[in-house]
Amino acid sequence: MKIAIAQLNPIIGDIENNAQNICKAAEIAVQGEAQLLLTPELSLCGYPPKDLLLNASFVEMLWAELEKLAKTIPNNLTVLVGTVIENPNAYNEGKKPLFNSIVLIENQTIKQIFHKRLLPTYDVFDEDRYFEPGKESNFFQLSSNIPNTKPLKIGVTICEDLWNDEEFWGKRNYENNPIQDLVKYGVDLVVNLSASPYSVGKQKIREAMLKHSAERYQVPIIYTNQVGGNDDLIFDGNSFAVSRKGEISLRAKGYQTAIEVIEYDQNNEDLKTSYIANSIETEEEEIWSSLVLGLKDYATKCGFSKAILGLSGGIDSSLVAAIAVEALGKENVLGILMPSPYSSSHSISDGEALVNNLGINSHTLAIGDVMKAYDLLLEPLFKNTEFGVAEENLQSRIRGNLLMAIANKFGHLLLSTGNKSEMAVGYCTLYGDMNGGLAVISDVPKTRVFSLCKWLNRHQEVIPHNIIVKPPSAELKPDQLDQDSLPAYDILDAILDRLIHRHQSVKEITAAGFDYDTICKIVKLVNRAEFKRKQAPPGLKVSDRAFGTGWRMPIASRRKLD
Ligand SMILES: Nc1ncnc2c1ncn2[C@@H]1O[C@H](COP(=O)(O)OP(=O)(O)OC[C@H]2O[C@@H]([n+]3cccc(C(=O)O)c3)[C@H](O)[C@@H]2O)[C@@H](O)[C@H]1O
Ligand SMILES: Nc1ncnc2c1ncn2[C@@H]1O[C@H](COP(=O)(O)OP(=O)(O)OP(=O)(O)O)[C@@H](O)[C@H]1O
Ligand SMILES: NC(=O)CC[C@H](N)C(=O)O
Repeated sequence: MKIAIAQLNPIIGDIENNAQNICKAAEIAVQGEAQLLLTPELSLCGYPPKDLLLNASFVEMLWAELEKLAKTIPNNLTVLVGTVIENPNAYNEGKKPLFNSIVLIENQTIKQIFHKRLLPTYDVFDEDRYFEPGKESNFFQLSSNIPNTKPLKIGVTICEDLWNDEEFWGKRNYENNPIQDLVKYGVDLVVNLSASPYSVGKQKIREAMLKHSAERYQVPIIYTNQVGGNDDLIFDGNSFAVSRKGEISLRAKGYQTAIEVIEYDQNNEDLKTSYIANSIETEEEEIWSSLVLGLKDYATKCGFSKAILGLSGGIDSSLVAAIAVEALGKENVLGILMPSPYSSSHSISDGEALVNNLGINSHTLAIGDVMKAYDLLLEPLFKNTEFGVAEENLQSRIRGNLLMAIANKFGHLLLSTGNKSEMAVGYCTLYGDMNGGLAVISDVPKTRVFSLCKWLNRHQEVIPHNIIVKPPSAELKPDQLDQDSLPAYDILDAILDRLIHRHQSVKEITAAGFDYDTICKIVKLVNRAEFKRKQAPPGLKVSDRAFGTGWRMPIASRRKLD
């Protein structure tokens, strides 16, 4: 029996468009002789729909579209569609109003509904806010069109439902374990319909986890993931299937829509090996592919075809420009060079070399005269004060203003270029270089910015060599270097990693051998910079803990060092 996997890229809320894409996938599935088509979690509305779900009319529209969609599915195909279902007992029993569900369409009718049981409510996930957990696991039977074969019993799970293999994790994440229940019913196959966002190394975890579960429960698993960028989240696709023996029997290409077909062999009671895309070898390639997809989808889903950014000749803006070229095409990226009297000569020549390498359009706007006009206007207020950070930051604010003016004039998307290390310690200017619609590398630490640029240059020079080897500088005053204000980036990033990703205390980081005073300085900077991060543009998430929807910190707080 052949089963098709549709790795779809829905637009959140664009129910009709998403339904059409499911319809197209159904046609392809039938051409591939599949009897069953799997689509991702919430494939009809896109994941995560967030507070759109609080509108009763949105939920009604979803149901109406689902009924319409059912009528268009060929009779010889069964389809699993992800959507939300109203909870009839919500009002009387004080329960959540909706279920996160999978609907089974067969013979053009809605035959069966499965509810998600394990609702992730951590990091970027907020499913408890909307959904009631399903009480039980369930399966459906699918008759094969091959004569003399018994129908297949297929267990249905939704994303997080399979993230509770306590043997794999070394602990129980939830009380229930849906796959265990399904195996008790004697299912032949488990399908998992997911919307699992990317973070570095996550595909390795998904594959290891499901290989473990398949072997442990002696049941093959087909995992179908959403693909595409939705605001800060990037869904990498990478759908795959694991045989009963715990071997990969299919892997779709990541970072693009795909429809793949896999066969369940009823004699062997296992999946046959099908197309297996190579898994990406380096973390740099993974992160690069994710950022390109994230930027491309953010721009196109928000209606932008062109992007603009300030080019300083530094490594951050250079990397963002290269990502933008890959995502939108070189003709759609505009770089603005804005030298000030403090800019070094190499910042201009390096910026120009980058423009040449990338083949993008650029303009130079020298900001010296504007700086003088600001100084003159502020003179009555600033007289008898020392020249300081406020004056330095004016350059950044002038640049931010000019960039936003051009973006506004021509309908471009302004890309901000701050990296995660800067965002962590507040080494960036509000309403200055933080201006922008999308923060492309705000979840990429500075040390990773360097390794990404080196990786990008592996075949030919994309980022001019000098940009990679020169010491980073904000160039807001003469001879300024980042390292005058911050610890060396390898130390800063190592401490930030422990603090942010591993939730370590000052004591623990000190015990790991880092300098106590440096750690305390960094912790204080991170805490103080919360007000900046709250006002930063949405940033593409590539780590397991980004300064985005999953980062919820108080601003006006007074936390003691631990
Ligand atoms: N809790 C809070 N809630 C709301 N607002 C708060 C606040 N605390 C301070 N503020 C406000 O924010 C101001 C401080 O923030 P802000 O004005 O951004 O500026 P600030 O953090 O003082 O300075 C920016 C720093 O970033 C560095 N830097 C590095 C790399 C590039 C760039 C660049 O611009 O290209 C800059 C620059 O050298 C300087 O050290 C305060 O003066 C106050 O007005
Ligand atoms: N001279 C400039 N011309 C155009 N844009 C600039 C200029 N200086 C700064 N910017 C903008 O402000 C951002 C922040 O500047 P900053 O110097 O921190 O970063 P960078 O130059 O990209 O990288 P690095 O931190 O390695 O210097 C830049 O990425 C760029 O978008
Ligand atoms: N949509 C979900 O249930 C996602 C949760 C899951 N653990 C993941 O990130 O893959």
